[in-house]
Amino acid sequence: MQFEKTPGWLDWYAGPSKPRFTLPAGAVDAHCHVFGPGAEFPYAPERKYTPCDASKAQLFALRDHLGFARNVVVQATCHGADNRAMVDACKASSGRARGVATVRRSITDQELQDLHAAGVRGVRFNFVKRLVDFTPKDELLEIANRIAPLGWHVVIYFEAVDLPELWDFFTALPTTVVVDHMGRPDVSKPIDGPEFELFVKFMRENSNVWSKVSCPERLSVTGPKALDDEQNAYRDVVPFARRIVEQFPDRVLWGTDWPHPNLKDHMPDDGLLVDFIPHIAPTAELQRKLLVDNPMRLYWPEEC
Ligand SMILES: O=C(O)c1cc(C(=O)O)oc(=O)c1
Repeated sequence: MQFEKTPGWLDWYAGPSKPRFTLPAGAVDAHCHVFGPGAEFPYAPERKYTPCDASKAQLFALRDHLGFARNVVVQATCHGADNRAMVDACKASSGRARGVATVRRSITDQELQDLHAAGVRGVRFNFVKRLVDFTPKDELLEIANRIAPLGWHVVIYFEAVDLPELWDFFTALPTTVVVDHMGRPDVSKPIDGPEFELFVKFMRENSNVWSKVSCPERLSVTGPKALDDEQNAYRDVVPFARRIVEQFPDRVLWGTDWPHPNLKDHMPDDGLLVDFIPHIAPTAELQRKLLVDNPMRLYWPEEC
């Protein structure tokens, strides 16, 4: 099948730089996606955008170029609940990729077992209105209760302004809960203002809640962009991410978010995104927890 990209779509950055920051041995890129290729794994009819292709081979090449050992491939919304592209990437990775799926309540126990065998360890619930249509919360809770016995977790993606409304649902989830992209704070608001304080409280009061301190390129308002060898990119995001890393060092993950769906302004150089890490995790110990210990505990516990 032939697909036409959403108008204005930015393709991922070809030829990223080699990071100056040396990742610790065994580092995990704990948030990335594959897109299709559409001819092999068609995009879902209910999708809200049509991306460029971003294949597993291209993802694995980026992994090796940046110095990561492993990937966590998160089901992208353009594939809906058709997990074939993500599963194919996990299966082709020689055990170096795990996955996060999107499932409907109609999924059978056997299908869940098959996903587990392929390397899936979590499901993603998405509340970002521009990306998905609403799924009733009772359906999501039913899914959470079914995946809990498998030892899986729930990944949640939402906008900071929606946290108050979603709080009761999130705190009722029976599993580890991993927040995508720090709950998308508005970094032009004060770090000690009510909005970010609520997110910190969410993590402080719920020890099962983890956060990905990813996507500065999405959250930054003032930049500068991770392009042209910029070593101090996205400065306005640093205090927010650093606060989460320092306060909850055992419950944070980091990922490139490659191939960066829906960026409108620029496409970052992924090598420079890796160079962002020491700004938010300034010590070797924090870096090891963020990049190795924490993702290993969540995705490869049998090796810990
Ligand atoms: O902000 C986004 O547009 C976005 C989209 C998706 C997805 O479509 O799955 O995933 C992400 O991590 C971020």
